[in-house]
Amino acid sequence: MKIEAYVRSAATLLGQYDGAVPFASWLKEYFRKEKKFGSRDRRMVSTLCYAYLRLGGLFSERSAEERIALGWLLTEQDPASPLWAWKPEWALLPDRNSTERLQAIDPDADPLAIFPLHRHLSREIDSKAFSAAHLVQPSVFLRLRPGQEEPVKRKLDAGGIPLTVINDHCLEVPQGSKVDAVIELDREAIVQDRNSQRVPEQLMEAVPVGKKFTLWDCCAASGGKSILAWDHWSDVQLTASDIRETILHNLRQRFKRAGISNYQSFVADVAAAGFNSRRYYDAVLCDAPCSGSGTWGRTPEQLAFFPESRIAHYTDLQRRIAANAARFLKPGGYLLYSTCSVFTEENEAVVAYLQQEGGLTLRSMKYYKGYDEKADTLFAALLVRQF
Ligand SMILES: C[S@@+](CC[C@H](N)C(=O)[O-])C[C@H]1O[C@@H](n2cnc3c(N)ncnc32)[C@H](O)[C@@H]1O
Repeated sequence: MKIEAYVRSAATLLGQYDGAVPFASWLKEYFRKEKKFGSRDRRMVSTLCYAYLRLGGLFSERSAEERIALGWLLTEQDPASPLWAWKPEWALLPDRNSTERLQAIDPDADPLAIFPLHRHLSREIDSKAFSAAHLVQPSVFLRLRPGQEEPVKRKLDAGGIPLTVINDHCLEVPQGSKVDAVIELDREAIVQDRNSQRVPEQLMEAVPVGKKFTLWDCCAASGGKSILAWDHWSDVQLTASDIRETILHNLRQRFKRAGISNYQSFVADVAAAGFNSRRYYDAVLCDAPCSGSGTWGRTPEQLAFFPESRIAHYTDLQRRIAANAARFLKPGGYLLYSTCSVFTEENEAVVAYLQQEGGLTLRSMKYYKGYDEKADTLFAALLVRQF
């Protein structure tokens, strides 16, 4: 197919997408049904669709085909891409970064347009840099489990997977790397964003390694943060819960692969009015359901499709879950409240609520900023129950 035909196919396909399901699964299903696309066609059309989606609200007055071409220009990292031959007028641009390219093609364009909900951003976030970062695909990060640091690096090297060492426990590998072909995921390393690996830091500073303590991960999902806690505090007595049985099933399988057997787990709606955990804990990790707005670089369709009205839904849910969970802290116990959101309403405002209504005192709070690091931007706050 010619480039023009790829652009037309991408425009047709994007015109049918309504944001109801994640774009990645929608696209997979589309290609499954539309047999005419070979593997090279699928790759090209997918690249063009993502280039378009990364624009968010930028150039919204232009046609879909123009936006696809502009999106491709702003996101293309490969100097050998067919883009440069297709659009010779852009031939001077491959050496420049996305923001410089935007400036070169349209000096009046405002990168804030990429992130239409920027009015909700916390004041801690550099809104222009954060918005512009959506033009760059985030990386994949691995957390190396204790004792596996050197073996994993050796295996990745032997498997020809290029890696960047971020720190003793964290590696960056290119998107699409087949790491599971050379290492045992969950046993040797966990796929986990580099900032996600940092979210428990404030609790790690408060609770020394070697201290026996009880920790309840009340929104555990498949247990990414629980495994991290287990690796850091060898004496932790871990309890994990989630509202979804299916995801707890994944957690149990993952814990098995990770070699974790001594823990408790249960299904619970922690937001429910009559919720009772029947136990009190030294620490609670509340990694609450949220808009995910700090991770939309990985799901850029959300830039255009996430409904603004949904922020209030999450704020309400977060308040109820965190306040309910905090009721089961022992006096002096810690609540680590975290989200993958960059919105004030889901972060600072929930923390203020927990201080006013939840009998908690704020010890520290922080954004873990990923927009200059091809990583997610996340939030965590450490609160203490006084009595
Ligand atoms: C952000 S995810 C947690 C991610 C996990 N901590 C990790 O590191 O992989 C939030 C989880 O909260 C769960 N959840 C949503 N509403 C809940 C509720 N009312 N009670 C308990 N869990 C809930 C969701 O099912 C989801 O798995």
